[in-house]
Amino acid sequence: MTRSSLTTPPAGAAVPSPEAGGPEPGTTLGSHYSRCFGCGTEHPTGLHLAARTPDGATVEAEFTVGEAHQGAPRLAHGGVLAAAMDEVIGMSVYLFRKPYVTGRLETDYLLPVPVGTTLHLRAWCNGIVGRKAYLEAEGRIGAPDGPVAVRAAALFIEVDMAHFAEHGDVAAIAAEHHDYEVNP
Ligand SMILES: CCCCCCCC/C=C\CCCCCCCC(=O)SCCNC(=O)CCNC(=O)[C@H](O)C(C)(C)COP(=O)(O)OP(=O)(O)OC[C@H]1O[C@@H](n2cnc3c(N)ncnc32)[C@H](O)[C@@H]1OP(=O)(O)O
Repeated sequence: MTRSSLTTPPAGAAVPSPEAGGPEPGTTLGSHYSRCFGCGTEHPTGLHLAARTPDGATVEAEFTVGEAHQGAPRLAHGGVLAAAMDEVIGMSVYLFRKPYVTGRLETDYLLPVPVGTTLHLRAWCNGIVGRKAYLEAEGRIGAPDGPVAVRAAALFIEVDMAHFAEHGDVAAIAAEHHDYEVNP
């Protein structure tokens, strides 16, 4: 895909292997927040991505484009497709058990995606250097080996949980992440 040097890992960047104690191959990954637009089960018009990891290092999920996701009539909105890529990439880096946020997201749109299409999403990590993780994803139409409609490359930056507490809603975090100490 067309991408910038900012999302390309430098030569020699370490590609992480599955975490010891991380999710077993085949594990379904839960939502990180019930009201998340990408994965929240309680979001009325969200993407409802339910991801799994086939190998402990990459993530797969399906997204069926609905009425709420249109840009042109009966076609998916490009920003919604970018959100799907952002989410599946975010899930793949969360496999490494540290919180990350999107720093940069690049997207190539190769095919129009009609409402009703199921996109088969896959995300993986190409390397981590310090706090910077270099990731990629693709979305294929109709099947895991279907035609590629969307490709993305991203730079995610490691943060700590204080990032979410400081800038977001600490009570909501505590309500859903019981292992999170509000006042450590
Ligand atoms: C119930 C609650 C649950 C809570 C959550 C639980 C954990 C869940 C975890 C995971 C879920 C997965 C699903 C998530 C959903 C998808 C992810 C999203 O959509 S996230 C939202 C969008 N993104 C932001 O809102 C970031 C906004 N930006 C920032 O906050 C800052 O800019 C931040 C943290 C990214 C960096 O700020 P600095 O001050 O910490 O660090 P600096 O020094 O600026 O950057 C560090 C390095 O990164 C590079 N960098 C940063 N941004 C860059 C960019 N845009 N392009 C290129 N390089 C960049 C810098 O050049 C620097 O590099 P050098 O170390 O000097 O080599």
